[in-house]
Formats: sequence, structure tokens, C-alpha cells
Amino acid sequence: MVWDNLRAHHAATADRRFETLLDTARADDFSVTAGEMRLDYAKTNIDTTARDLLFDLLDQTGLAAKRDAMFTGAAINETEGRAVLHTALRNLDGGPVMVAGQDVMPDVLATLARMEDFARAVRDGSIRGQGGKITDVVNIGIGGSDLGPAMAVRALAPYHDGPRCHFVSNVDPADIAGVLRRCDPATTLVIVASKTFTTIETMTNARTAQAWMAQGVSDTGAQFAALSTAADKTAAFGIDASRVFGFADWVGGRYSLWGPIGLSLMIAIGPEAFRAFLRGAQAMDQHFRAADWHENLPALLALVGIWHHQICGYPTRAVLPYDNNLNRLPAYLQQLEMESNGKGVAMDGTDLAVASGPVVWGEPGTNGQHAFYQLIHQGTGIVSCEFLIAARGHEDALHHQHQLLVANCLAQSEALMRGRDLDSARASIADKFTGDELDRQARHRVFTGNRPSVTLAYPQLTPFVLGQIIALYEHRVFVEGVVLGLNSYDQWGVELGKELATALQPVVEGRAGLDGKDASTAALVGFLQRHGV
Ligand SMILES: O=P(O)(O)OC[C@H]1O[C@H](O)[C@H](O)[C@@H](O)[C@@H]1O
Repeated sequence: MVWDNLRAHHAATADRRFETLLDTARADDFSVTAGEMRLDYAKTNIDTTARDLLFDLLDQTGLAAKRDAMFTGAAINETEGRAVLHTALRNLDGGPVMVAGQDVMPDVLATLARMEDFARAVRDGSIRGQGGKITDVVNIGIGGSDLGPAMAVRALAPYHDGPRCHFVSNVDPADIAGVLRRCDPATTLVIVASKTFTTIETMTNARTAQAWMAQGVSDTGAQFAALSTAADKTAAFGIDASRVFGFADWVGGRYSLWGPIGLSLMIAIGPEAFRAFLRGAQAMDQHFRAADWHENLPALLALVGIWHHQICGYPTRAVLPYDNNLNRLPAYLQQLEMESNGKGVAMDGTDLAVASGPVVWGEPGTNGQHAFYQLIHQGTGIVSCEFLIAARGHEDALHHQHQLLVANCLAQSEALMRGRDLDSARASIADKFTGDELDRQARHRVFTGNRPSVTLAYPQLTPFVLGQIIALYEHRVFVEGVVLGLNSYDQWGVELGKELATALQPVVEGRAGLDGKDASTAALVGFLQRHGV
């Protein structure tokens, strides 16, 4: 019923130019400030009727109760029978969080303290490589065991005062070979990051790193650490328990940056800055739990997403950080959002009644402006855009460049909204063309406008603010998942490809025949074998 009402309201208002709604009152009403951040969603076609209906969706799905169930350790990941408690990893005040009758906080805080001791020792040289102080850290992991720390280490580059950090994820040997070539085994720490410690890409790369290390030092295990839930497997790999940082199955891979998977980030920026990062996320958790939906950043961001994708039918969402250090944020959000909400089956096993989550993609501004913004402005489809912008960068001496960056960010959302009509397009080239040619040329210069965007603004990309931003997106994914009625915390869709890859490996190596393979796959194997695979 609410969905129908939303669709009807969209149909009735879709042709309206939303710019006409915009005045000072709307700019105030359709933006929310929480902590240090401001989310502006005034440049959308959402009006108060649409917004009220969207709030009805939240009430209809019992969001408040489901949110509380997540924070208090209920097994809301129903297909795997697990709690979802990445929030416990940043619950720095240590109030109890119960899972199956047990408080998980003592373990969480003890592991955090062990990570801090380890990170400090690596940074100050009391834990050393066999050739001296650790100069390089290589994090080997994939998916959630890579994208989070890789994104955050880049994002917080201005705070990076520890050893160099490298991230190896791809099973393509080009990845690890390229990194190891730049490192000295005698002063490198290898961190094997894998929740399950079975992921074939990570284990293959870890063994390659082990062999590389053995050529340079006598005790390879002394320069390895592991981040995993599987203590038996890390021991079997030869990593001493003192260098294993464990976590529980209630931390999903793509939500794991806050705990041991964040070790490389902690070594890079130091335990104090890492705590500030956790505190930022914790502040967002507290906001999400306490704020009324009208003032609730994650809820509003989720509703804007639902309006644009499930109601308006815009197929993709572009994340456009005007913050070069966030250049891995779109990739990080691709996993967070698409692996969480890219599902066609509802929690109860029935087909999803509405569209699953959107395609998420993006690149930092201003680079994207000189590449794909053409389509965003003049393509036949509409892309909902999400801009991120800081008031200040970290290069004080070049603040004028930052101001230019800000101007570009604001210009884009304005251009998307306003567009340029035929008359002004004509006027802009009237000195060059006349008659029919003027008309023809002018049409190429028309921007339809009326294209929506939201802008997330913050003072500066500090560890605290980054924690807030990432937790904001996590909770947005949660809200969207609840409204869509699916389980955001499993990922069965990645399994089939893994199974088939395992079966194809001996075929590719020529140890097994092509029986049962489809003709296309067989022909491709044949081609690759003829060319030396
Ligand atoms: O941390 P791991 O167990 O090695 O898992 C790494 C990644 O691979 C899996 O296939 C999942 O799709 C991801 O959610 C996960 O983050």
C-alpha cells in the first residue's frame, strides 16, 4: 500500500521541475546536520508528501525494533544464524553487549588492546624484522579483508606516520609480484587477513609471500601476523598465537574494518588516531539509535536511495567524492552495498517484491568530470549522484586549490538540477551560427537538468570524520535492507563462481578433460591452452 502510494506520487510529480520547490525553508528542512556532518537532499524531487510516505515505510517495516535487535546482539543474519555486531567493535565505553547470554565486550576490548600493543611495537621498532625496523607492511586479503583497510589507509594518508602499507588482493600474480618487488623481506611484516582463512586467493598469495620471505630471513613466522576467526587454521599456517588477532563470526567481512582487519590501518596511523576513527563510528551509532527519523542521517540517506532506485527506477548510484584521498571509497561501497543488498530473495524465502539494491559506482571529482559526467548530464537515463566534500583539505599551503575543488563540487549539483534550456543554449552560440544550423547546434548544448543529487559535507577528512562516514553508509545499507525485506548480511551469490573455479582449475591445467563443460567455455579453454595457459 505505501509502496503503491509512493509510486503513484512519483508518477504524479515526475514531470515537475524540483528546482521550483527550492527555497530557504526547503534547504533547511531537507538537510540534516549530525555531529560534524551535513547531508543536503534538497536537490531531489522528494517533497514532504513523498518524505512522509517514505517514513511510513520505515514504520511499516518496524525499523526501530530491528535496529535495536541488531545493536543488542539478536541473530538478525537469519540465513547464517548469526548476530550482526560490528558496532560492538567500536563500543569503546564497553557497555555490555550480549550474544547468547554472554557479554562480548571484554574480548573485544582485550583484542583491541593487544592490537594496540602490537601496532605500537611495530611502529617504535620494539618488534623488528630480522634485518631491522619494519619499513613495509603487506596486507594480504580480499573483499572485506582488503577493501576496508586499503580504502582507509588512503583516506587517512595525511595521518600516516608508520611504515609503508601495501595491499595485495588479486590472485593474479601481477599483484603480489609487483608489491614484493618493492619490499625487503628482512624488514617487511606480512599480515594475512582472512576471516575464514580458506579464501583461495588469499591463501595462495600468503604461501607465495611465505616462500619470498624464506629467501630473506631464517624465521618466516616471526614476520607474519594473521587476522582471522579461524585460530586452528592460522596455527596450521605457522603463525604464532601471539601474532593472531581473532574476531567472532558476528563480524561480517565487509563490516570488519573496525576490529583486527583494521590492523594495517592502526599500524599506519597509530593507535590513538585509530581510536578516533572508532569514536567517529561510535558517534554515528549513537546518532542512528537516538535520532528521530526526520533527523536521522542513515535513515534519510537510505530513504533517498529507495526513492531514487526502487520508486523512480534510476538503475545506478554514483558516489562522487570531491576528496582525492577517498579514491577507494566507491570500490569499498560497491562491496558494502552491492554484496549486502544485491539479492532477489526476501528474508522469508519468497521473491523480493521490489528491486534489489542499485549498482554503485564512482570516481573522485574532479577527475570524473573529464570522463563520464557527459553521460550524467546528457545521457538518456538518470544517475542519482552522491557528492562528498570537505570544507578543508590537508594541504594548507594550497588552500586555493581546495577552494576550486569545492566550487567544482557545488557547480555539478547545481548544473544537474538547473540544466540549460534551448533558448539559453541558442543564446550562448548566437554569435557563431544562424538559422537552422543555430538550432541544430544549440540542441547539442541543452542540458535537461532536473537530475537529483545529495551532498554530504564535513569539515575535514579526519579519522573521526572518516569513522562517521563509513558507519553512516553501513547503517544506510541496514535501513535499505530492512525496508526491502532482505538479509543484508549473507552473500550466497558469491559461492557458485568459487565452486566452478575450483572445478575448472584442473581443466585449465590440462589435468582433467572438458566433459560436461558448455561449448563456449570449452572453446575458450582450448584457445587459452593453444596460447600457453
Ligand atoms: O576474509 P575472507 O574469509 O578471506 O573473505 C574474503 C571475502 O570473500 C568472500 O567471498 C566474500 O564474498 C566477502 O564477503 C569476503 O569479504
